Amino acid sequence: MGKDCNSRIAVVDHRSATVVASCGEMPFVSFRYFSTLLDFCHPTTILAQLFAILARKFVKSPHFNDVVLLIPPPAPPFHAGKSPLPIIRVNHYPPCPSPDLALAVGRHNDGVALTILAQDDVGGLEVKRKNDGEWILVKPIPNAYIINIGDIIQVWSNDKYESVEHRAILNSETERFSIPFFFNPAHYTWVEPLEELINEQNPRKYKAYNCGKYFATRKRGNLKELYAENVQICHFKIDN
Ligand SMILES: O=C(O)CCC(=O)C(=O)O
Ligand SMILES: [Fe+2]
Repeated sequence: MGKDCNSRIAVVDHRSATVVASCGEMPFVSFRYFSTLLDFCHPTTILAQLFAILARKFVKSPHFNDVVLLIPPPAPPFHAGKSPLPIIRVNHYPPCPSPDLALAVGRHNDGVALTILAQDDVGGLEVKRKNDGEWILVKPIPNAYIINIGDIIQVWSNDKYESVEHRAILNSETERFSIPFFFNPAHYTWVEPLEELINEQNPRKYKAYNCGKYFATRKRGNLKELYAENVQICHFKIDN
């Protein structure tokens, strides 16, 4: 079951509407999902706006404006050169005969800067409520995207903005699709709290870490185990 979840991956160039990179077959990606992918490939619009909102609201920092400006127009193929690396994944979760014994995606925080997630109307995404640790189902809202703050924004903002722990559950009846768009800085980037947020009252809470190395380590982890621990930004936390 788990093997199937992430085995079909595609990156689509929105200008030519063709898949420029793919892994595995994608027989079940209907036009509906395809057009959602195409919509996602406009980071200059939706992502830039989101970052601008974050920058204005939470962090008055010139770096956040830089991030907005850094987002390149999508170019085929997306790659990890000198540009930020946006990744789109198509998650397909087939029905599972024993959904209580497995997870579609195990508990984790997205290690990226920001995730924009489209899910169909089946539902399965759960977030962990901070005050009591309860897993809460995120009910699908038609035509709405879910925006997840990732670890990188948590570190940049020195914990002003926290990434949310989440997981995806399975069900015995229906298959489910979700399509996350992960926005990453380039792999050589060192991630650390923004200098202008650090002062005596608000000391730096994280050591700098290398973005690419962080992802390489996480990729080796297993998100499918029910209670497995993953690499987390807490490993870079400074005890103040
Ligand atoms: O399928 C979902 O709703 C969540 C997927 C997810 O968290 C991920 O791909 O990082
Ligand atoms: Fe996630």
